[in-house]
This record gives sequence, C-alpha cells and structure tokens, in this order.
Amino acid sequence: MEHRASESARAEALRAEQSYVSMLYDRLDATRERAEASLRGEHGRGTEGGTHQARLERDVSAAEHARQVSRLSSIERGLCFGRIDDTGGERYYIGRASLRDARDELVLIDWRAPAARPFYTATPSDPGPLVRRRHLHTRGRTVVHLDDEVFDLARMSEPERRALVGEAALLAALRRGRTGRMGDVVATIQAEQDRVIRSGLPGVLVVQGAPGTGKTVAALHRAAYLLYTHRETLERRGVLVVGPNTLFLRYIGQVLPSLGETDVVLTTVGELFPGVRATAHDSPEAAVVKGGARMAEVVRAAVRDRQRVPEGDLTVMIDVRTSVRDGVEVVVERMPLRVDHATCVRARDRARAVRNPHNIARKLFVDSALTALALDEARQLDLPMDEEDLRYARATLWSRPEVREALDALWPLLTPQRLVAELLSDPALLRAASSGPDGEPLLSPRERRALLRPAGSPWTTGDVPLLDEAAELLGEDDAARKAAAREDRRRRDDERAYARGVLEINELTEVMDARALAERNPSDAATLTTAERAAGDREWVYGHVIVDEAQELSAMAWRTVMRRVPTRSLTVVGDVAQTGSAAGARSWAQVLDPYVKGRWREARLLVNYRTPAEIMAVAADVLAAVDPGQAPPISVRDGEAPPRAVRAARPELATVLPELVRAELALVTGDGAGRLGVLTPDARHAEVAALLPEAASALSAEALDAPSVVLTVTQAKGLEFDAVIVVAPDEILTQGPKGGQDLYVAITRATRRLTVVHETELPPMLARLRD
Ligand SMILES: Nc1ncnc2c1ncn2[C@@H]1O[C@H](COP(=O)(O)OP(=O)(O)OP(=O)(O)O)[C@@H](O)[C@H]1O
Repeated sequence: MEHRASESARAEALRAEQSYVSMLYDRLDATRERAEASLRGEHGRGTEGGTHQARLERDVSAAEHARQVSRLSSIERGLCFGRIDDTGGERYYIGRASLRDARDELVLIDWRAPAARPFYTATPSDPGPLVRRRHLHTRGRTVVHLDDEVFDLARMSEPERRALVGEAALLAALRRGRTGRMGDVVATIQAEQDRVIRSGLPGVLVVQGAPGTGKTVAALHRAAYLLYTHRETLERRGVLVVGPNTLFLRYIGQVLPSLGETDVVLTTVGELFPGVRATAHDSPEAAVVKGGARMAEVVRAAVRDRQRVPEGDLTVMIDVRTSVRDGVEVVVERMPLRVDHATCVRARDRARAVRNPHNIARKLFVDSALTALALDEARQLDLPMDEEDLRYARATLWSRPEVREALDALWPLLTPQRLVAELLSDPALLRAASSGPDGEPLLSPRERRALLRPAGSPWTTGDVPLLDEAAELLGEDDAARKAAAREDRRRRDDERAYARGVLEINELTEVMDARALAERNPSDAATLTTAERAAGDREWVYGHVIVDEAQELSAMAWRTVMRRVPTRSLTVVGDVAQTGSAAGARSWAQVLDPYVKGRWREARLLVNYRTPAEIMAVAADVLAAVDPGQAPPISVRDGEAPPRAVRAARPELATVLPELVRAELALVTGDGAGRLGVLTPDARHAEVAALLPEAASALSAEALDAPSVVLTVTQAKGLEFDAVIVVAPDEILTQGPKGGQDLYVAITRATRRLTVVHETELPPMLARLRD
C-alpha cells in the first residue's frame, strides 16, 4: 500500500517536472525563432545601398545573430538538469542558459550564475540554504528520472563520500560507457571542482590533482564560467586553451561548444606560432637542451651573431659604366667602394645601441653603411655632396644588387624560420651562438651535438618556442608584412573580378556593385570571431589562458605561453607526478616563480572520478615506487572486475593480444559506447599496431571513434578508455628517465577494466597483479 503511494507520488512529481521542462523548451524555441527571424532580416536587407560602414555593420550584426542561433541550438540537449528548493520556500531551476518567460520572469538560471551555486556546493554536512536538491534526467525533451537529495545529517555516508554532491546522479554519470569524446558535466560538478571553476579571473590559479580528478573537465567549465562572468573583457580578447597534442584537443573539443561557448582557441604548443605546424618530436636529449631557459640566451646570441662587420675594411665592387653591345648589357668599368673597419664597427654598434629588434635596427645599420659608401664614391669621383646629393646617392647605391648583397651579408633581413633552421643545422653558427657573453659557453659540445640536425628537417614542437623567441628579437619583418598586404590586395582584386563575373552571368551589373559584393565576403576580418582572429596572430594578447597537462611544458614553452598573456591571468592544470617529458616540470614553483613569484594560488583536487578503487590501488603502488612524496587520489567507484596480468612470451603476442582485445571489447562495448585502449612502449607501437589491424592509431581520423585504438603512453595523456591493455610494462618503465611516470599514466587511463600483458617477470611494483 505504502509502496504504491510512493510510486504514484513519484509519477506525479515526474509529471509536474515534465510540464515545467516542456514550458522551458517552448521558451527556448521562441527565443531561437526570434534570433532566426533577426538573422533572416539581416540577410533580407540585401546588399543594395548604404555606405561601406553600413554594410559592414550589417555583416557584423548578422554574424552575431548567427552565433546566437548556434549558441541556442547547442544548449538543446539537457537544457534543464537541476532544481533547488531553499529554506525560504523558493525553488529555482538550473540549466545551460538563463531563460525568461513572457512576463520577463526568470524561469531557468544559467549554471554559472551566482544563484545556481548552492546546487553545486551543498553537501549533507553543509547544505547552506538548501532543503532539497533535485537532478532531472532527460532524454530528448522528456524527463525520464528524478534524483532527490534531502539534506539531513542522518543520511551521511562514509567519510570521503561526505563531500560528494548529487551522489546518485554522479555515479550514474561515471558508470556510463565512454564515447571517445569528453562530455560536459554541468549536472554533476562537485564542490571541490566548483571552487576551481568559480575562482576569480585575475592571477595564476594552479589546479594540481592526481589522474582522473576532473582537472581537465573543471578547467573547461572554468573557461565557460569566466566567459559568462566576464563576457565584456573575454569576448574581445578571447580565451586560449593549450593542450598536449591534437588528439587530446579533439577529445575535449566538444565540451565548450556543448556549453554554448565558441570564443575559445584550442591549440598545442606546436601550433602557437602561426604559419608553422610542428608535429615532429625531438630526441629526449635534444628536448631537454632545447627546452631549457638557456636557449633564450642562445637565440639572442644567434641574432647578434648575424650582425657582423668584415674582418678588415668593407669593399664593394660597383659597376660604374655599362654599354650595350649586340643588345646585351656589358660592364665596362668597375670601381671598389671602401668603408674602413672602424666605421663598420661604429655603424653596427650604433644600430645595436637603439635596442630595436634586429630587422628594425637593420635600417639604421644600412643607412650608416650607405652613407659611408656614398661618401667614398663622392670622394673617388670628386663629386659635390650636400644633403640632397647624399640622399640621392644612398638611394642609387641601395638599388644596386651588389651593394644589397654586401650589406645583407653583414646584417641580413631574417625571418624566425630562417634564423632557427640555420642555427640548428650549421655547427659553426651554433658554436658561435653558444659562447656566452662572459666567455662561459652556454652549451657544451655534447649539448650542441644533441641539437644539430640536417638542413630541411621538419619542425618539432620544441622548435616553436625558439621561433617565438626569435620573432621577438627579430621584430616584424617589414618586407614580409608588405608582401602579405600585397597578397591581401591581390586576393580582394580576385574576389572583385569573381564577383563581377557572377554579376555579369546573372546580368545584375546594373543594380549591384562588384566591390560591394566582394566586400560582403564572410572572410572579411570584421565578421571573424575573436577566436579566428586570435589564432592567426602571433602577437594576440588573450584575456585568459588555460594550460592543460601543464607539467609537460618546458621552460622555453612557458616563455611562449606567458607572452600571450601579459596580464598573467592563467589557469595552470596538471599533475607533477605525471610528468613524462624530460624537459617538463618537477614542481609548480620551479615553473611559475620566474613569472609570478609568491603570487600564484593552488587548488588541489583529491577525488578520482575515473579509475575504480581496485585499479587505483595498482597505480598507487607504482606511484609509491617512483614518486613516494605524492599521495594517490581517492576513487569514488569500485570496479566491475579486478585488474589482471597476463603473461605472454613475445612470439605468443600475435595470438594472445588479438584474443584479449576481442574478449575485452565484448565486455565493454554496447549502445555505440565503450572504448578500449592498447597502450604500448614508444618503441613497440608499430609492432603492436600491426598485430591489431582492426584498431585505430593516434594519427588516424577515427582514433577517438573506433572501438579500439593503439597508442603510446604519450599519445594517451589526458584520455580515458573503458578497458585498457598495457603491453610490456617493463619496457615502459625503462624507456626514458620518466618511465615510471609513464606507467602510472598508462594504468590510470582505465575507467572499468585493466589488463597488463607482460613478456618477462612482472616488475615488483606491479606485484599486486600476481595475486
Ligand atoms: N563532476 C563530475 N561529474 C561527472 N563526471 C566527472 C566529474 N568530474 C570528472 N568527471 C569525469 O572523470 C573523468 C576524468 O576527468 P578529467 O579527464 O577531467 O581528469 P584529469 O584530472 O584531467 O585526469 P588526467 O590527469 O588523468 O588527465 C572524465 O571522464 C570526466 O568526465
């Protein structure tokens, strides 16, 4: 009887919530229709008439409406996911955006608004103003389930779960099979994550946490929160998210759009220099040298080394008289112009003294040198030389290829690409750049050998900070900028010609102006989003920068990142216990003190939402062996199966591994969800991938969508899989100075099942798997 009564009360509650949620979707539809109508209106106003300014404004306004329509579409799924009832008898609905009803009453509160905060922070021991929190689970527009928490202390569970909010909803979310893409967690953000998300905009916030504690997910929600709270500042300047590799960026790429935010640039350090897409990797030894802060000095010295004076005097042979014979121009007389050594040194020192970047200072050097050459020419030819004559003589000399060539050899116009490529492939240039200012060499012969590579080698991620450093010291290459402007004009002319063609074909030339049509091209800078403009501009200054897997960045990479955010408004996310790169961080102080000593704050996340307790116990043994100072996180979930070890001698791998993959896949896939990752030592990747032709690899387009994928540990950083198979743990352990950290990372990628395939004795730190 009682049971039936509660059944019907639940059904009634569901009906009531359904009617509220339906009302919300009606409001969403109405708002979206209004935005679509405005967009149609902008387009309908056509191209005719108006000044260029008016046309531009129409384009910008249409682009804004289009963005609003896409934002409203992106919040469709799970529009409303929560409700809070407070002690004053008020109730509020929480969702992905704020909505008002026809009377302008707030009917849905954006999850980022201050009024929504108790939804995330209330715990049984500290419920704040709440008497009840309700999670609404929806499928499409239908409410399918409700989870209620009534806050009375008698409900307290075991100690570490006391801090959890929305336990039932959280556990349901965590148990779901992985889809290969990170999703948003707005409905189940935990109190410790909420503190990270809503921490103030200024200054540096470090989010340190063990694997699976939700650092990435919290950082992305923080980006959405900051954009909501500081829309004015951040929409103009944009937010930059730096991740470890492109696979990871694809993995997290859906989170912000699903929260309705698109003004965010997602990139790797390898892509931070526009025009260069670095994907190759340095050897560990080269990475350490290249990532060290000393390289800033080396690049500086390399630039100075390209500002030369000749050993003795400077002599330039110029052609003074030419005649035309049989239609061919021939030189009949040549004359040496001379500048003495001391004058050359003075010209160089004067140009350096102004402390302008190399390409800008070059003008000063060239001017001094041309003056000296012109004076020598006048002396030899016995010509008069007033100011006017001198100006003319300098210009004439500069137009001579032989003069340009001579001066270019002394103080060349340099692009960052040329400077760095030549530095790293020419032993003499590298040796010259490595002799420090006080005679102490900046790099040892061994370090120089580690850096040297054949000319024409592909760019590595470690080169990008050097290119950025060089760009700062070289200054904007005027010639390159002018060439880009010329190219831009040419493109516009082409667009105009094309537009004219279109008009002619449609016989519209009478009523429409080709320039107007061309200028309505959406590639127009005014209609680009902040993110699009920022991504193409090396000197763009962002409003906020988030660095994920930040422990992997070298000292040089930090210089590159910091240049993009002079206000030092950053979120630094990572785990120093997971540092895999030999050039990476050992502590946050080591990384941040050079920039913001004593002015950064740290938040720690302690609860692991990814890895079940049994698997985490194995990972904790590894952590204790490789980094005893670090505490492992607390897992919120138990696993469905104990982790296991399978021994297979190398020749057997070809049969054992495919069988294991098949069996594990059968256990974790279903409903289009469920993923398996096979994680290998770097040196074994190709061999293992060949044994598993059905599995994707990191570079393939399906890497995230295929049911199974073979990755090295570095490629798997930040990702997760329902089932993980770790191959040859002993080789992972010894593959580099950070092999122990790599094994720790590999084991903590599993959300449900872990299998370790070993060919030799299990390493002692994995002894737990033997039982
Ligand atoms: N509050 C939450 N609600 C639901 N799921 C969550 C929550 N917090 C974290 N998760 C899930 O836990 C998993 C791990 O999160 P995330 O990848 O952000 O961790 P991380 O700390 O960055 O891990 P790593 O250091 O290993 O990269 C993800 O699947 C994430 O969606």
